[in-house]
Order: sequence, then structure tokens, then C-alpha cells
Amino acid sequence: MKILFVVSEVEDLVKTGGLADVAKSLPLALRDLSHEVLIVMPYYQALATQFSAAECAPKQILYSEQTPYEFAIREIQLQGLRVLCVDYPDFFARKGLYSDDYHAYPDNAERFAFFAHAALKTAQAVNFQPDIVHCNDWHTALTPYFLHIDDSGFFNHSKSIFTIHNGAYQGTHRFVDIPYLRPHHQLAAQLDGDALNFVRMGIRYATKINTVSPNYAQELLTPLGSHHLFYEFTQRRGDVSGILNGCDYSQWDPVNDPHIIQTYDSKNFKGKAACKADLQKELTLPAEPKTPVIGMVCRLTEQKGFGFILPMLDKLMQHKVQLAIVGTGDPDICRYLHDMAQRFPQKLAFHQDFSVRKAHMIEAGSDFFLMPSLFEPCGLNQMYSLAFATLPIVRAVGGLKDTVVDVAEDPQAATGFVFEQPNDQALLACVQRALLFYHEFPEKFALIQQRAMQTRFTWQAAAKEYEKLYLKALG
Ligand SMILES: Nc1ncnc2c1ncn2[C@@H]1O[C@H](COP(=O)(O)OP(=O)(O)O[C@H]2O[C@H](CO)[C@@H](O)[C@H](O)[C@H]2O)[C@@H](O)[C@H]1O
Repeated sequence: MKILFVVSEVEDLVKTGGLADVAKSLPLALRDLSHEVLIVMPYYQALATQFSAAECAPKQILYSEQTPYEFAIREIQLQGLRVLCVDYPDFFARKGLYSDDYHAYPDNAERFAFFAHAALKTAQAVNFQPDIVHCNDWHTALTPYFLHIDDSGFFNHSKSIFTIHNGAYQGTHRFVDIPYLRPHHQLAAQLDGDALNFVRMGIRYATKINTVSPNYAQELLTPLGSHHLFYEFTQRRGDVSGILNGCDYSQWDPVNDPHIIQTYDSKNFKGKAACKADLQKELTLPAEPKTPVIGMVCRLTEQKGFGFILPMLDKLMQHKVQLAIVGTGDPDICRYLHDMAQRFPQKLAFHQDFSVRKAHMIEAGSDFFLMPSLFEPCGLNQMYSLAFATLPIVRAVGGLKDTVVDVAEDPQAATGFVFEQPNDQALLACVQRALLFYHEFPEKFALIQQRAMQTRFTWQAAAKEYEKLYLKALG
């Protein structure tokens, strides 16, 4: 099949979160199944600085009423895959992808409405006639609509997939603030008050809708888990499915990881102890081999459970424990964590940083990985933790429920510690249970670590599921 993969960020090129991991790994895995994949993404300033990519097609123009939007198409290679970038400097030559610091650009709707359309024009410009147009998250959720209204004939046989990596970000904007869409009067019927919701458009116009774990797909079909799109999801119930993300073991495997001080495998954890010492040194925590280290790497948002983490920190600090957090995001959460790190310098280290090296150091050097999300479409870090024998402490939600088995629930298959209720008492009780297990049952703990390391969620398996979904879409 010919697959046009439309996405706003790709690992190794630009990344703000897990979407980028998928946008690299899935196209590569599909290519390995002999499909022809073309990635289209915006040409951000960060790309221009790193690659200064050459133009690979004539300039293109899209019109909105009389206004021309002229853009260039530039090509980058990603492990032999073609990545075409939509170069429209007014929209994309900026410091951030979606925001400067924490403030979203006010014209994000305009930027990504244009990009969603320009991606199709790009495919046409290089004569790539896709069987499948695979769109990802709200940034590209209008592409199925543009495909639907396209009258060039070029896409007559193309079907679309809309993958939801995070249903909470929907791209809801006042229609009058999206000049690019002004000629699309028919969209008036789709507005919620005066606002257009991009994700709702994706759900409505895509041939098939999927998300990144089977459990989150089920949650989207409930009033509580649908992010207020219950009606839209249930209308398309028969076309909604979940495919679990994979883990890229070529990057996330302690057997062979250039970011950590010493490699290790499931037969010998000496290297892991060295990684723990190195992490403690890096974060200026006391060098205490027997104190359990709980690590976290994430975007600092409500989604990741800070609503329950922050209220229980004082109590957690009464235990013999070290907490190592690397993340960027919500200024209020950052402030709180900085304060806690000042109050408990021996026990809590917080680096407000986006650092691949530190992410790997935390995965390798921690005993536990904390991911008590409010909701979690799939979650990648708990998979990385398993590969590093760092036992995840997670809430039973979304993809976390699909990937971590609780010690008490099924001792023979256990890989971590799981709790249910979204509140600080339940989280604290689960962390205490994990700490107790670590101290009381070191041998069992080591066995669970070995099992965790042997667990595999491969992109090959995920790609085969996508292949089936594409075939269904093609009828
Ligand atoms: N400060 C930091 N420094 C270095 N690296 C950092 C970092 N903060 C985050 N990262 C990295 O970004 C990625 C985060 O991936 P996740 O899947 O855990 O969450 P995210 O919510 O971004 O993704 C969304 O999309 C993915 C992909 O579908 C879903 O798995 C997920 O549930 C959904 O919320 C990981 O590779 C992590 O290491």
C-alpha cells in the first residue's frame, strides 16, 4: 500500500512528546512490511536550523478566497524514509512547535488548518497517490475533511485513518479566527456555538478512527472517558478501534544504550546499580544504593496525574525514598516541584529540562517509574521502564491498564504496581505498597524485574494491526 503519513512531529527531527516516537517508529515498521510510506510534516525553524533541507518540488499555492498561501516542499531522509516538509515560514519558522514556552500561539488553528490541506497538496505535487492517508491528532484532523471535498480526482481511491494519540487536545477555536477556512461556508453546520472542533471533524470525516490502545478505545466510548465527544464517538462506534503502540527497542534497551554509564541485561543487574549511582550523582541526590529511587519523565500536565502527585508529596517524603523528576510544562507544577526540591534536597530532585540523555538515565537508574495518569491513551514511558527493569507504578487507565500487571492481582504475570482511584490517598497507598515490596521481598522483586525486561511490545506487531486496519478502510 501507499501510505501518506501526516503528522506534526517526528522523533529525531523535532519532538515534544510521545506523538513523535510513534511518527518515527510506525512508518519505519510499515516500510519493513513492504509498504511505501511518505511522511509529511511542517518545516519548523528547528528543522531548518538542523537540516537546511533542499526543495524537492515546484512551489505550491493554496488559495483561501483571493488570498494565496504559497509554500515550498523540502525533503529530509529518515533512515531511508522520505519526509516532506511544508515550508511556510509565516506559520512554522518559529521558536516552538505549538507555543513559545507555555503559551500556545494564538493562530494555531489557522496554522494547522492550512497544514492539514497543504499535506494533500504536497502528495499531489510529488505525484504520490496514496491508498491510505493516515492522520494523527488534532493538528491533522482536518485532512480527512479536505480529502472529502477534494475534486481534483487525484485522491478518488484514497481512504483516511484518524489516529487519536491524545483526545484531550482537540483544537477548538473560533471559526472567525481561522481565515484559511473562510470560504468553507458549509462548516457553519459543524460549529459548536462559534467554535470549530478539529478532532470532531476528524471523527466525522475519517474512514476509520483509531487510538493507541484497546482500553483507551473503550474509554472513548464512555461518557467519562470521551473528553466530551461521547456523541461523536458513539455515532462512529463501529469504526473506532484501538491498536497498542510499540516500544522501539533499538533505542530503549539497557543491553545497548549509549546514554547510560553501564549496560546490563536480565541476567546481571550490576550495571543497573551503576546507573543508579550515576543518576544520584547527576541529580545531586545522596549516593545511597539501598534507598529506592522513583523516577518520572514527562510533560508536566494534569494528564500525568499531578493532581494526585502534588498533594501526597509531603507524606511520601517521610519515607526512605528518592524521587527523581525530569520534565517541562505547566509553570504552577514546575514552581511546586522546585519548592519541594528545596525543602527536601536529600530526597527530591527536579530538573526542569527536556533531555533525552536524562530520560534514559532515569529509566535505567530508577527502581520504580511513576506514571499515575488521570488518563493515558497508551503511554510509552511505562514500556521503556519495563525494558529497563524499572517497575512501573501506574493507574489502571488507558494503555497503562493494557501494559502493566499488578503484583497482587496476578503474582505469576506481575510486572508492576497498579491502583484504581484517581486520588492522592490511593496513589500514596500504591507507592507505599511498592516500597514495602522492595524492602521485604528483594528476591521476588528481582524476579519481577526479569519478567518486566522480557516483556515485549513490538512495532512489528503494531504495524501488522495497522495493515489490517488499512485493509478494512479500503473495503
Ligand atoms: N522532559 C523530557 N525530556 C526528555 N524526554 C521527554 C520529556 N518529557 C517527555 N519526554 C519523552 O516524550 C515521550 C512521552 O511519551 P508518552 O507516550 O509517555 O506521553 P505523551 O503524553 O507525550 O504522548 C501521547 O501520545 C503517545 C503516543 O501515541 C501516547 O502513548 C500517550 O499516551 C499520549 O498521551 C517519551 O519518549 C518521553 O521520554
